[in-house]
Amino acid sequence: MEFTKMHGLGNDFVVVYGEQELPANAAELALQVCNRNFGIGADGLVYILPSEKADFRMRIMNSDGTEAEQCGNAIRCVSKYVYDNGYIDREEITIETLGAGVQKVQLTTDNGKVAKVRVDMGEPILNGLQVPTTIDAAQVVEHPIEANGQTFSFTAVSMGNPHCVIPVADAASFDYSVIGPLLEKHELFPKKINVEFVTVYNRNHVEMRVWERGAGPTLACGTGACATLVASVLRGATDREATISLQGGDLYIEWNSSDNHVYMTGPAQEVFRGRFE
Ligand SMILES: N[C@@H](CCC[C@H](N)C(=O)O)C(=O)O
Repeated sequence: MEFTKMHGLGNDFVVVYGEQELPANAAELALQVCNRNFGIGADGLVYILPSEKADFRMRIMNSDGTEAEQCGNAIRCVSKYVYDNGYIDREEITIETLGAGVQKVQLTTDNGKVAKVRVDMGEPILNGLQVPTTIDAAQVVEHPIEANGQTFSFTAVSMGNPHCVIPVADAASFDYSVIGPLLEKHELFPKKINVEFVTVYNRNHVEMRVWERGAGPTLACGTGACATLVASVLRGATDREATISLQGGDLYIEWNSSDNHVYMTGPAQEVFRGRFE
């Protein structure tokens, strides 16, 4: 298998191009290639496939072999891959995702290579049952949740994949190694959940750390950053545009009041290429 190793702010992926469909053994392959000791090492395995509705289609497997509906950092990597390798020569492209429909991408190039990617991540889903949570409400904002003897308050947002955003006193130093996996598998979340721990610095700047469903701690999460901005707006804590600072760097997120879409802007990087046998 020919692959390209890429990352978006340190959220890293093994990217595969050229297949017609997701292979039947994709789950097993993801477990093998994502393993940081016995494989290539990555947070996810990403396939760039042909699409009938868009320029390309993306499928992503988490490092535990489960499939995710969407991935913000991977969609930026896919965009850079197809442009830099000459598979498309437009700076506006479309990518079909499993859980968030067709997304529009705007590329900014420098010397013929993609330097920055802005993605229309679509409308956030706020209905409790649709996120999904077990809570039947139009929105789940600042809802109590207990784990490991502690009570937190979470806001639920789906960006095609489910997120639970939790304010903490200091996200940058917060130890989520125990609480993260407990919340990921909490009974309130029937499809498990990605968990973001956030601290609002001011109305346009939020610090975020993430425990990802199916991948554990990662250096960044694009959909998590989008969910964080939406949750922070719903709580009245930020404006509709903010820089979300992650362990691996910053993403700029906007929740547009006219079309209700969330826009994510950030970088993507190729690291190396190889063959996995
Ligand atoms: N890191 C991603 C999200 C990847 C999928 C996630 N672990 C899930 O299972 O939903 C991002 O950048 O959005």
